[in-house]
Amino acid sequence: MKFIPIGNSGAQLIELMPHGDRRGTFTRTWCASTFADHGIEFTPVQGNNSLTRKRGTVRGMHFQRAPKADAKLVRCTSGCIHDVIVDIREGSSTRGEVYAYELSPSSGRMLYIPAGFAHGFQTLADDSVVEYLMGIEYVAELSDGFRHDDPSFRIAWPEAVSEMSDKDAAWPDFAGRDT
Ligand SMILES: Cc1cn([C@H]2C[C@H](O)[C@@H](COP(=O)(O)OP(=O)(O)O[C@H]3O[C@H](C)C(=O)[C@H](O)[C@H]3O)O2)c(=O)[nH]c1=O
Repeated sequence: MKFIPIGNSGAQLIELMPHGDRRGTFTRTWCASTFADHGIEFTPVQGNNSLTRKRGTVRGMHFQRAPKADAKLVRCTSGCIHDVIVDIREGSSTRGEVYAYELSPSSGRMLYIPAGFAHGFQTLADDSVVEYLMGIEYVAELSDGFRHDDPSFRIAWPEAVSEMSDKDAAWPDFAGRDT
């Protein structure tokens, strides 16, 4: 794996390094010691898989409020997504910064998202699958979010939104909220 820090945000792009032979490939997608060697203290406690049927769907933006802010390692294993993270940590030098990357099996990369970021994505292909490892368990009561078009962040989405949950369409403006 090759680690590419994203500025001084603490987020990192991780390029996978498949070992190929005539049978196909073998790729390591997680390694505690290698991650620690690159400054990432992350202990997965939950794994998630999401299948999104329709191209153009947006899931997010989501985060868990303290004390259960969630770090996650995100990988697209089928189709393609435009993955977006926003630093919403109080006092962070990159608070309010938006970072976006295309993730897909062919891009060969995944994204490490530190606790204190909001995360969302738009699918760029039908039947896109996203696998995540979470550094903290899901706590519904602390699950929070903001709209994809929240005026505080002006996130640029590559396509018109084709689908989103009612919950994601209804988040209040982020500005002025206690998160
Ligand atoms: C996140 C989560 C959800 N759920 C249940 C709650 C709902 O009954 C159902 C769907 O949840 P939701 O609509 O929040 O799923 P997404 O919209 O894909 O949410 C995810 O999308 C963005 C992009 C993320 O980064 C988070 O991983 C996560 O918030 O799964 C669970 O049981 N465990 C979980 O960890």
